[in-house]
Amino acid sequence: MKSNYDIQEIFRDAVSGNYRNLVVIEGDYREPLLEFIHEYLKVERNPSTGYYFHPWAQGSKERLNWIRSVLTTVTDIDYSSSERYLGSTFDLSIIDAVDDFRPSYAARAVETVRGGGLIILYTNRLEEGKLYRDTLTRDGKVNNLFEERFRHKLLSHRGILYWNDGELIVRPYSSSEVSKPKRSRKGKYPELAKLCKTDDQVKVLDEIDFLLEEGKKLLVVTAPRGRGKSASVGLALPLLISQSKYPLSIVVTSPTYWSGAEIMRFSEMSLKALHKRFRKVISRDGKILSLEIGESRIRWLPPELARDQHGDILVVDEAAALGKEFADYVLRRWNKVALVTTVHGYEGSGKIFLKIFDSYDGEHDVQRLKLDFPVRYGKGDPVERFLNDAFLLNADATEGEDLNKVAEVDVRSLFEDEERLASVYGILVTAHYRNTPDDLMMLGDMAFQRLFVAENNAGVAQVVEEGGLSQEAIKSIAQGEENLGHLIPHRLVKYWRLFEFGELRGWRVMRIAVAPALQGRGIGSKLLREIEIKGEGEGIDWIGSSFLASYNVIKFWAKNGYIPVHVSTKKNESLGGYSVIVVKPFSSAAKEMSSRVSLLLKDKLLRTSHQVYFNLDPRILAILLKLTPPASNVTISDLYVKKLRAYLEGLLPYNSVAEAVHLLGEKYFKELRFDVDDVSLATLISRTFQGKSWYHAGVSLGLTSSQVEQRLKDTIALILEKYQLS
Ligand SMILES: CC(=O)SCCNC(=O)CCNC(=O)[C@H](O)C(C)(C)COP(=O)(O)OP(=O)(O)OC[C@H]1O[C@@H](n2cnc3c(N)ncnc32)[C@H](O)[C@@H]1OP(=O)(O)O
Ligand SMILES: Nc1ncnc2c1ncn2[C@@H]1O[C@H](COP(=O)(O)OP(=O)(O)OP(=O)(O)O)[C@@H](O)[C@H]1O
Repeated sequence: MKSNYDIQEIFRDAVSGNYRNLVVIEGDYREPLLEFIHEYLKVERNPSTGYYFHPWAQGSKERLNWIRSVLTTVTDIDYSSSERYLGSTFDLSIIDAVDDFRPSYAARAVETVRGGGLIILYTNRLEEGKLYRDTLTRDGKVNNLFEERFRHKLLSHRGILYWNDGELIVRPYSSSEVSKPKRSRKGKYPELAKLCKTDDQVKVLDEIDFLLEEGKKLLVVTAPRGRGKSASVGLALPLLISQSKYPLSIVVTSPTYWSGAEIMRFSEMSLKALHKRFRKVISRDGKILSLEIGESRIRWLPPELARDQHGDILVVDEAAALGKEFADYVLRRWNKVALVTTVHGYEGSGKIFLKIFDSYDGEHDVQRLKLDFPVRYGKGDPVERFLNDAFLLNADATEGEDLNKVAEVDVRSLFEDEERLASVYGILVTAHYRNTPDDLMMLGDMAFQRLFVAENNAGVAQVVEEGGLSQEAIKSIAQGEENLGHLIPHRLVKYWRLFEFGELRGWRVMRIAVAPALQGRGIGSKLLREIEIKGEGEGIDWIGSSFLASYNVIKFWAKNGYIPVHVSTKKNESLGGYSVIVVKPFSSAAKEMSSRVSLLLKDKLLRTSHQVYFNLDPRILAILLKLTPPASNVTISDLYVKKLRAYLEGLLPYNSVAEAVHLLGEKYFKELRFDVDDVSLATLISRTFQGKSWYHAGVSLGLTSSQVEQRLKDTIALILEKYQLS
């Protein structure tokens, strides 16, 4: 490998300056890959941990064997299990992107490397292999705008080593531009401060006792990725136990159990440093699930269980990933809560979440802690800078004035205007919790998408064409084949056996978002209107969307005349919700089919709310049931009416009349003769249809048990009165 640069010198400077080395190899990769590892090993003779990160693509195992010939201590991880390594720190990370470059996975692999460590991403060609991914390509058509931009960033950033077909391109960086993590504060707990890497972490130790103060307390800990949030909160939790007058039950939760593992691991370290006796329960793969200290306990539980537990303090790690509704729910149930979250990262942005908690005016007193200094590498690390720019992790919505106009925008011209791209993509980053670098790739590379932007970059919608499927394609879906590129037809053909729907042509609004400061002013609706006019003009049968159910978002689609046709039958645990599909039909065939399937959905929701949908927010169920079309009439016998009256007068308890309440509810939702507000209907749904206790019905609605029962009685009385049933 010939080069004009002294590669060892570059590596040495990074080691002394505690910043990361990123090498990207494109083209003929074997020789340079081994050579770069070799050069690095001359600088860092004994890297203790390296990992090889690869897709299950052909040949990746063989390539691993080459790497093992020069580097024996390498762990092999496939793309899909990468999540479990997010909290770890490695010396070396080698990313196989041959025929499969996925920005979100690559970002994960880069993040786990410490300052002075080496990251190598190698590929035959960045855009190779996308043709086989049906979310990105249609009929072999795909753009390469993301990769072209990525390459441009590789060339323009300092400190990145880009090997392109036999030539090394590097713009030098210097260790003098990086400041190393330092800890100068001893803080209130010097024996624990010693375990901290930065003063920011010591600050968390010093402030944690805020949670023990009298009353409802909310601690919000935020930072960009890799600032040691989880570790510092973990170190701090045992302090709460030592300072409390009573035994404490602390529950820790996080979207996946790997992301909570760091907190538990550091809590154990802290207990040891404090010389506390404790017992621990570990999982089969060695992660700590529970620490028992006398009568006190710190334990990790999955979000679904954690939120309804009885305990003193709830700690939510990666809280933004669980969404605002989860946070609202736990704040209604728990008096003492710590929300720990990433502001901008690869796993989704916490910006919108932060904005919400910056103006929090609930019952809890709030304390905010921000961690700024990275723990894995120095401040000024060129790789962090590069990734922020290449993946637009910090992009912000410009929030300019709304000019009342929506235009269809050509994606290529958007990618040629860096400032506009950042502000349009910034809308997605700030408005959606779960934006990841793959979304930027989707924006650039999906050749079959249409992009609509509200003028002045106030809102954006990505639309993809779906349907028009051949008989053969429909048959294969019916027999169980996935077809991610045609999501709405897929769901209606597979789950509702409505094969004819596959032939219709539609547009799916894949994403729609409005700059946070401008939401609720009609911009989203205007975007939809423009899309509908364009779509109808082009003769499509329907427009629809599939999204994670949230009350506000469903209301938005409802307001714009969309009807629900499908609700997933399993809650997506890591995203914390059910997905809903809504459509607006244009052609008569689409009108007939969507109304038929929507009626079936109503039936399913009514009959299975106690089993399939027992976990769905009852306000969402209420609104879905109201949006499906009216069905057959339901007769209620006079004896049932008498029973209901007796309940309202306090002569019979709820359990004695539950079947009559159920029938009355069924009558309401099937006939839909008049409107009743969502919260009133939600009391009926959560108690009578989902079978929740008064207590749990109350928690999900922010009411006390007796308020729920009173509201239910009022709802029954209102429905009886409207139907003139006496
Ligand atoms: C496929 C998908 O992408 S679905 C995901 C949708 N996107 C998101 O959740 C990102 C965050 N939210 C947003 O970007 C926007 O609020 C959107 C796109 C949902 C709606 O756009 P907006 O311009 O805010 O909506 P618009 O003003 O036209 O309509 C307001 C209605 O939407 C609903 N709504 C949903 N979210 C909001 C919100 N944050 N603020 C105000 N209204 C909201 C309300 O029902 C409201 O009607 P109401 O005022 O009568 O109660
Ligand atoms: N005080 C510390 N001593 C040793 N290692 C630490 C310390 N703090 C953090 N680390 C390590 O640094 C890495 C990042 O820490 P942590 O997971 O707490 O960061 P985070 O801010 O929660 O970031 P992420 O967004 O990656 O979850 C982890 O591998 C962790 O083990």
